[in-house]
Amino acid sequence: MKITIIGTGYVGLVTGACLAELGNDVLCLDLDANKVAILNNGGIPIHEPGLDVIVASNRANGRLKFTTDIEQSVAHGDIQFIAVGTPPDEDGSADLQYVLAAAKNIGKYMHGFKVVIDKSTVPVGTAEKVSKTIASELQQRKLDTASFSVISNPEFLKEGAAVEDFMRPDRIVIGSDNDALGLKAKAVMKQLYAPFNRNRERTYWMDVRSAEFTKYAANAMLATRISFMNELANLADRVGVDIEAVRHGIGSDPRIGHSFLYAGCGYGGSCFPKDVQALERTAREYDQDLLILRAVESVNDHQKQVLGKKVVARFGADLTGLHFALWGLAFKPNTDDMRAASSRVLLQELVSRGATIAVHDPVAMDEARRVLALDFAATPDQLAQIHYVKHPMDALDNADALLIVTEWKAYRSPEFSQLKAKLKNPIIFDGRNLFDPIDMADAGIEYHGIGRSVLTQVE
Ligand SMILES: NC(=O)C1=CN([C@@H]2O[C@H](COP(=O)(O)OP(=O)(O)OC[C@H]3O[C@@H](n4cnc5c(N)ncnc54)[C@H](O)[C@@H]3O)[C@@H](O)[C@H]2O)C=CC1
Ligand SMILES: O=C(O)[C@H]1O[C@H](OP(=O)(O)OP(=O)(O)OC[C@H]2O[C@@H](n3ccc(=O)[nH]c3=O)[C@H](O)[C@@H]2O)[C@H](O)[C@@H](O)[C@@H]1O
Repeated sequence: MKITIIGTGYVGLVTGACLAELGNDVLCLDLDANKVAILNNGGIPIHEPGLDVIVASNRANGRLKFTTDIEQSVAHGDIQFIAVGTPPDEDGSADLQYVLAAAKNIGKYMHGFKVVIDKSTVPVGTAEKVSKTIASELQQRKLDTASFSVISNPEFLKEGAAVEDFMRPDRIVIGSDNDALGLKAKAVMKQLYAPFNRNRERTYWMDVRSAEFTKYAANAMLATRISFMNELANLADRVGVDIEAVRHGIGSDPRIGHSFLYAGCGYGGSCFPKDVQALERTAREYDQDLLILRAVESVNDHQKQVLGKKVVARFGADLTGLHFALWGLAFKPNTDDMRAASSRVLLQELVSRGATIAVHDPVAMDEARRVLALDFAATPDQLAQIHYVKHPMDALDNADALLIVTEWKAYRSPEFSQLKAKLKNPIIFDGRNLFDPIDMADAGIEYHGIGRSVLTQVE
């Protein structure tokens, strides 16, 4: 099938590459000429396991192409995926300017029947806005407005496992209209996703608004589980309970399940924070206050400060002259994405209190340099308190403590005797509960996890 992907970011590039891998003829459009040049020169603008291989092979066989040419991209695909960003607006609502700009371009250049698919995460009612935008362009061109149908097909992939998630989805949610054009588009979607449904039906068909809402409901539910566990972990620290034992204890109930119950130093990334906010905003538009989601957000804001608070409780409010090692900058492992990463909040806290920090991340160092330069643009002296090291063990030299923010595999089994010898004080603040407090006590390391102070009882 001939497919155009509008927006070649995390979602667009993965969608385009995976659909090309399945035999489709895919053209990816992006307005960012630099991104398109990188892709056309055989590079990949993001770190995503397995993506480089399928992008390279499908570029080579001619099924995956990249362009900045809008007219060419609209002409190419009978299916037009919109996969542009929907960042938070000032009031927390999803900013639809990129989605509607993409829709406008489709209406401006299209000929013949097009299935337009909203893959971006968009609030309820967006498909109608996309439809109106395209129709208005067609009217201006005096063309038939009954020549397209807008489908909602939200994406559920996780960064760091994006290719795997796309290729083996738990579910495919498709919202379509039930009029003649909607049914025609539905038939196209059936054909497009047939390879994913070979062994079992994974597609859930529904109306467009419900599909749009399902995406927010899924992210809000996952964020809620995390904030719930983080709040319990903070209580566990006070009452002398091990949150990891509790996680196993409750997760074994199939009604609860084991996934997304890990307490830590807060959730980040481009989606949970913005999608929770956007759903709250939708509710307010309909005169409803989503009390649970407000709490989810504020627990998470607090949780991103938890490691900094533990450091202050241990070393005092003035950290001048103290030096720390920080392992993990990305918002989660297997990505270089720094959007809303907890490391950024922690670094602000530590350097503003006078500390110096040696930081390491297996892949996010370049992105961290870029993002932190913006975070500290007004305080270049503070930026200079952050040093980048190539090897995690090098960060430890003369550090007063090690802080862990991202649970990269490379950090899971350090040589503890070497780690202890390098640190000035054998202290670990572990924002992802990588280690067992008993092992740490045996190794003579003072250990501060999240909700694990039953054995260490710091304060
Ligand atoms: N990143 C993720 O893991 C997931 C993201 N989503 C949703 O997918 C959407 C896209 O997210 P990401 O891929 O992370 O965004 P991104 O920021 O990585 O990529 C968006 C791309 O769209 C391009 N763009 C913007 N306007 C354009 C236009 N009019 N024409 C062509 N290209 C245009 C930008 O230059 C950028 O390269 C968002 O709504 C997000 O919430 C959904 C599931 C997972
Ligand atoms: O809409 C999106 O963009 C995507 O958002 C999340 O995916 P992602 O943000 O890539 O990463 P997650 O693995 O969900 O992790 C998000 C954050 O939650 C944190 N987390 C996750 C799980 C957990 O148990 N505890 C926890 O603190 C992670 O450290 C990370 O900071 C969802 O998992 C995807 O299904 C969704 O498609």
